[in-house]
Amino acid sequence: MTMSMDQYFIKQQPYYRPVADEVELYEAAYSVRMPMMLKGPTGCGKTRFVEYMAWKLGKPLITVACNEDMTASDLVGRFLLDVNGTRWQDGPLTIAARNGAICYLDEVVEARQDTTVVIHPLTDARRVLPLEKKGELVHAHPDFQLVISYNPGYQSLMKDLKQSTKQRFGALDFNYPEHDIEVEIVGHESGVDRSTADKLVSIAERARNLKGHGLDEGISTRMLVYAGSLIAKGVDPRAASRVALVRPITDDPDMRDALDAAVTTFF
Ligand SMILES: Nc1ncnc2c1ncn2[C@@H]1O[C@H](COP(=O)(O)OP(=O)(O)OP(=O)(O)O)[C@@H](O)[C@H]1O
Repeated sequence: MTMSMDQYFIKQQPYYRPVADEVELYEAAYSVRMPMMLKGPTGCGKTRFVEYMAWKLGKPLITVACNEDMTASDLVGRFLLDVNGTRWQDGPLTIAARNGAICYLDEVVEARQDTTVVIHPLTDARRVLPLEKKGELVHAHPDFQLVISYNPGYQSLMKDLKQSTKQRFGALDFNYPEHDIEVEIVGHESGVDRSTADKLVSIAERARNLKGHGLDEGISTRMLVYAGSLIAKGVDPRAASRVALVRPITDDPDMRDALDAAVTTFF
């Protein structure tokens, strides 16, 4: 059965605002098919960046959101039972390897350890994917590339990528963009004017300073886009900020009040 890859091509240029030289570095990495690791907090633009790069390179993109229940079979494939007996079905990683897609494993560290075993032979000079249950060795298509994301803040000692995994990847650091760039992104994505976007980013910067002092994670660019979208729909900025910026990140009443106070400083 040949797989239609058409659905995996990104047809329209995604909006991506480069923050440094990440586009050029990624292109160079892709040209030698170096597996890449995108490091950074949630909601800071990693997924958007891969979408943009896949579009720019003209390659199909297969994205897999990893979770703790995910097994190697979810990536590689499995036998399915149907009326005619059993039938093998390729998983997303196998589809990507066979057809020359960029495969983006989002938060791969969440997945069970056995998943790292399957990515190892794909990420060194062999570029092969053993389908053990099927007894097949897939040689990756020359265009195939593996990309993973990784949030260093979340990792515990129990759950971290092993050095033998990390050292198979080139890594790019992502973070919330600097003030003016983030204002531009929030304005573009949500449709609010510059002054409103500027206030939203200022609120986020206050909250980010509280990270580690009662907040696990700061307000992300994604949250600012949400808040801006509500404001653009006519929601009162204070209410929009409460709903989209403050309530989602804390359950602690004191922290909530401190963040609400930051909101009223700006709106
Ligand atoms: N540099 C950027 N250019 C354009 N949009 C951006 C940029 N950075 C962040 N965004 C906006 O922030 C939103 C969230 O980013 P994205 O989904 O890429 O986060 P992420 O880092 O992949 O998060 P997660 O790890 O949770 O998947 C995007 O939908 C986009 O609106």
